[in-house]
Amino acid sequence: MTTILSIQNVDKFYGPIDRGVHAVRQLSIDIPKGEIVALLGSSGCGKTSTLRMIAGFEEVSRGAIAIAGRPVHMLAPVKRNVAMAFEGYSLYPPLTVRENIGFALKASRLGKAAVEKKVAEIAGLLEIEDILDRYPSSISGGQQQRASLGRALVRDADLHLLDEPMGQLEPQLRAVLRGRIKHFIKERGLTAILVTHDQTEANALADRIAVMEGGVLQQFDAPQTIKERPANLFTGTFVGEPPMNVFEAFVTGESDGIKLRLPDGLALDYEQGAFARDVRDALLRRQRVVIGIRPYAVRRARDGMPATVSANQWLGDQTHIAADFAGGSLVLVEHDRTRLERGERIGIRIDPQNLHVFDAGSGAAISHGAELA
Ligand SMILES: Nc1ncnc2c1ncn2[C@@H]1O[C@H](COP(=O)(O)OP(=O)(O)OP(=O)(O)O)[C@@H](O)[C@H]1O
Repeated sequence: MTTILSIQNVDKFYGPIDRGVHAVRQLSIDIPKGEIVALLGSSGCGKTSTLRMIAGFEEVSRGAIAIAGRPVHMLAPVKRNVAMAFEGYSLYPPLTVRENIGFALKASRLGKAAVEKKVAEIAGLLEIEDILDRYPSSISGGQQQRASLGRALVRDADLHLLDEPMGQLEPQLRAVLRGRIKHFIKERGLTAILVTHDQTEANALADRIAVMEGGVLQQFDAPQTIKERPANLFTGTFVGEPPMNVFEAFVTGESDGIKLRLPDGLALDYEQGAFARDVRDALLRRQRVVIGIRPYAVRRARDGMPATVSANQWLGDQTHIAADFAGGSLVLVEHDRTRLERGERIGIRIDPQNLHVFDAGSGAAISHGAELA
C-alpha cells in the first residue's frame, strides 16, 4: 500500500530546542493512501502542532516528514500539495464563497463548466448553496467553516488536513455532515487527517485514531480496537463515554484462581480458568494494579459486591447510575429505565471478560478480559 504521509521521529519545541516547550515528542506515524486519521486529545496535547508541522505552518524541530514519498519538512506550505481547512486559514474576503471554492480549483486547469459542477456538488453536500454569492464577512462562523471545508475538499491534493472542521456547527448538522464528508472522502480515495477533541467525531469519521497526550502518541489504532484494547490507562479512560471506571487493586493467587483486593475490604474473586495462564502469571508478578471496567459492562446482581446509589439519570435512551463503591465512585449504564433511589443498596458484578488491567506504575495495559494486552 502506498504511504502518503510518513512522520519520522518528529519533535516540536516552541523556543530553543531541548529547552523550550516540548509540544510534540518523538512522533512517528505512517498513513497509507485512502485512510482517514483523527488526531484526538485534550487541549494542549500537541495535535494542532502536529497538523501545523505537516502543513508547513510550523517548523519541525527534529525529525522528518514526507508526503507521497517526498521529504517536505523544509518546503513552504504551498509546495507540499496539501489541501487545508484551518481555523486561521481563512477565506479570501474580496471573493464570494463560490469564487473562494472555485479559486482552489484554478490550478487544476479544469474548464469553467467542470469547476461550476464541482463547486455546486460540494456546496450541496455542505448545505451552503444559498450563500454561494455572499462574501465571507456577511456569513456566520458556521457557514464560513463549511465554505472553508468545501474549499479544501474540492481540491485535488495528496493530503487533506482538517482542523476541528465542524467545531462551529450545531449538533444535528454536524451529525449529517459527518456521514456525507466521510462518504465523499472515501469515494474519491482521498487521504485525510483531522484534528478533533470530540471523540464522537473521531469515531464516526476516522479509520484510525491517533490518541495524543502530553505531546506523546499514546495509541494509533482503529476506533473499535481503542475501545476494546486500550494500550494504557490514559486511552482507556480518555476514550469512551461515560469514562471507564478504575480502581486500584492488589493481586493475590488463590489456589488456581485469582483475587483482586479492592479498597473497603471488597474483592473480586475469580476461579481457575477465568483468565488464561499467562494472564494470571502476569497479574501475580505485578501485585499492585489498576483495574478498569466500562460503565456498560458493569452488571447488577443480588449477590454482588455492595454499592450505594448516589445518582440515577435517565437520558431518554439509557440510564446512568452512579454508586459509591470500593472507596470511590462507579458508573453503570443500563439500557432500560431503572427506578433506583439515591441511597439504595445494589450488588455489583464484574465479569472477567470485561475487565481491563493496567500496570499501577506505568499505566501500560496488562490484560483485556481473558487475554494478555
Ligand atoms: N506558538 C506557541 N508558542 C509556545 N507554546 C506553544 C505555541 N503553540 C502551542 N504551544 C504549546 O504547545 C503545547 C501543544 O499545543 P497544541 O496547540 O499543539 O495542542 P492542542 O492539543 O492542539 O491544543 P488545542 O486543542 O487547545 O488547540 C501546549 O503546551 C501549548 O501551550
